[in-house]
Parts: sequence; C-alpha cells; structure tokens
Amino acid sequence: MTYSVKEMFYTLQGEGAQAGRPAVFCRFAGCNLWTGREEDRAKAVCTFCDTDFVGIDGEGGGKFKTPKALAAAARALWPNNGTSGGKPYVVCTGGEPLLQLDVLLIDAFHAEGFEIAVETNGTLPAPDGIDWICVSPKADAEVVQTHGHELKLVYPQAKALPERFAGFNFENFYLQPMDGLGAEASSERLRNTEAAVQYCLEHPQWKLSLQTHKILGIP
Ligand SMILES: C[S@@+](CC[C@H](N)C(=O)[O-])C[C@H]1O[C@@H](n2cnc3c(N)ncnc32)[C@H](O)[C@@H]1O
Ligand SMILES: Nc1nc2[nH]cc(C(=O)O)c2c(=O)[nH]1
Ligand code: SF4
Ligand SMILES: [Mg+2]
Repeated sequence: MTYSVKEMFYTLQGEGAQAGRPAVFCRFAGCNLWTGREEDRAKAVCTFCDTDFVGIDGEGGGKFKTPKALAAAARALWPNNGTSGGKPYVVCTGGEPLLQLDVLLIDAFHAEGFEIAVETNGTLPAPDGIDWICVSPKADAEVVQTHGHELKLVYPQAKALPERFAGFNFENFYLQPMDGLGAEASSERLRNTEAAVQYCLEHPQWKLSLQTHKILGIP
C-alpha cells in the first residue's frame, strides 16, 4: 500500500513515560475521528485536536510507495546514520496512525533498527510487533485497544472520566492537561493543569503528562 505522511521530523518525545527521548516522528495524514477541517470541528467525534494532519505537504512528508521507502526515509533522519549510540526510535502518530501502520511497515522499521512507538486514539486494534503502545481515549469513541504500555487521557473530558479507563491493562496511566485552542488557550491550559494535578494527587494510580515540547518551543 501507499503511505500518506503529513510530516516527518527528529525531535524529543514531549509527552508521557518516554518524555525527553530523542525520536523520529512520523505523522500520518488523516484521522477517523475528525476530517481535520476547522469547519467540521464542532460536529467531529474528537473536537479538541491540536494538530494539523491534513495533506502531505509538511517537512519530510509525502507519499511513500513501499514500507521500505518510508522506513529508509525515517532512518535517514536519525543522527549519524545510527552510529551515534542510542537505539533508533520512531513514534508513529498523526492523525490516526493505525489507519495506515501495518505489519509490513512494522517489519520495515524493525529492519532499519528502529524501536517502534505508536500514539493512537485506541479505536482500532494495534497490529502485532509495536514496541510501545500509547492509547489516548476520546470521550465519544469506543476504545478497542484496551492494553498497552501507557494510557494517556487528555483531561478534563466531561464524558471521559479517568475512572472509565482505570481498569484497562496498561503499565502507566497519565493525565495530560487539555491545551486550549483559541484566544484563551494559555489560561485554559493552566486551569486544566491545576485540575489534572489535583486528580493525580487524589488518585495516585495516575501521573501527570505535560506537553514539554510546547514548553520548550521545539517541534
Ligand atoms: C494529535 S494526537 C495523534 C494520535 C492519535 N490520533 C491520538 O489521538 O492519540 C497525539 C496526542 O495529542 C493529544 N492531544 C490532541 N489534542 C490535544 C490537546 N488540545 N491538548 C492536549 N493533548 C492533545 C492526543 O490525545 C494524543 O495523545
Ligand atoms: N515533541 C513532540 N512530542 C509529541 N508527543 C506526541 C506528539 C504527537 O503529536 O503525537 C508529539 C509532538 O507533536 N511533538
Ligand atoms: S483522534 Fe487524535 S488526530 Fe484524530 S482528531 Fe483526535 S487528537 Fe487529533
Ligand atoms: Mg502533538
């Protein structure tokens, strides 16, 4: 199959249990919970998305005709072609990466030496072979991927209380404060961060995930 990638870049994982780890981000185009068009946001299943995943026009983006071509392009972004120490790490995100990430691409990433992580909304089952599965549930979408390495709930979502997911089979449970989108974004982020801190303190199964790349001003 042909893979449609919005952008691909090398940065630090900003969120969750792997925050601070150098990673190639592969942002697949398209999502099953929102078209990505602002005029459709209010009636979408997922309404708070902070990401542009439409098209293939970003840095490092494009159409990749084979798994090998995409994996090689990702590997070319790793410093010194992998002789610099550290296991090459690719984070597949989007959009919704599980619309496109298949076993052939997983095999191709592994053949390039990558450890593979995925950031998914959990509405599609993850294929075998992914090394790190992060599920981020959305209030109005049923989660079918109920096991993995981290569950990272954007908080607060009125119809997705943490209690709904606390019994799922994950190694780590995170609350990530919802970032605002409009003019009041920074005051909303602060208010949501305070609420998330309070919830974690009262329910220590849960840890706080900050979007540290936004704080640092890196991609
Ligand atoms: C853009 S999504 C792409 C991957 C996948 N579609 C998903 O939702 O997990 C990447 C991460 O950003 C989170 N996210 C999206 N919008 C956010 C916002 N406004 N504030 C905080 N986190 C957000 C998502 O919940 C997810 O954990
Ligand atoms: N630095 C950085 N870390 C991230 N972790 C998850 C991201 C995402 O958009 O999926 C993301 C992102 O866009 N940038
Ligand atoms: S599911 Fe993920 S990519 Fe899709 S709209 Fe929501 S946050 Fe954005
Ligand atoms: Mg992001």
